[in-house]
Amino acid sequence: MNPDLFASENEPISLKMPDAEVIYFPSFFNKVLATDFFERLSKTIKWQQDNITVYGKTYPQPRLTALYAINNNSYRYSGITMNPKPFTEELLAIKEKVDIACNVSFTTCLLNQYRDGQDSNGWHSDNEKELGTNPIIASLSFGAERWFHFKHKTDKQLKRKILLENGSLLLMKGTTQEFWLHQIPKSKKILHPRINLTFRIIQ
Ligand SMILES: O=C(O)CCC(=O)C(=O)O
Ligand SMILES: [Fe+2]
Repeated sequence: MNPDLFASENEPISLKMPDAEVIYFPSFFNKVLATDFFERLSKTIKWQQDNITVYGKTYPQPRLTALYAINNNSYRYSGITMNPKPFTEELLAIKEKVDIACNVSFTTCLLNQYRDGQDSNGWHSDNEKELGTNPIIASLSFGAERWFHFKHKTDKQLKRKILLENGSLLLMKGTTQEFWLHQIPKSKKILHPRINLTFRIIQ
């Protein structure tokens, strides 16, 4: 497949969502580059599986994670405190392009590896104190495509879903985290792994 044939697919798409600012770049990296990043990140990242505590119950997180940053600031969510490692060569290369596209300087990258469709990420918003108000979050996808669901916190009718493609960037900013939850649901059909990188600012 010639990735240049799909160059026009990189037009950003603004999702029509009240109380949110969400922009999707289908081909932020072309398929060849994205697949190469997937292979390299699988090997070079120090993946871990933590236990999380939600509503007083503790169980292994249904995915692998890792935290990397340009500073030493830790990130705390669902009862886990993660201490960052210094950025790898791949993460620095990706961050450079993401920083330019988003016009900010991200400090931190939280990574998720969904080994197959049995791995998931439950309903949440990225509203931890460390992120400040109206955080900007740049979320990159490599490997298997997965559905990403949004639901509004108060207007229960409001729902959106988007298929996150290999090499895509989903940008969430403004009041998105204040008004919406998101999740990666399980899926029996997905047999291959996906790596997700969420760049954040933690001062
Ligand atoms: O895997 C994804 O696309 C979403 C990850 C996510 O929501 C998070 O790490 O906060
Ligand atoms: Fe999230």
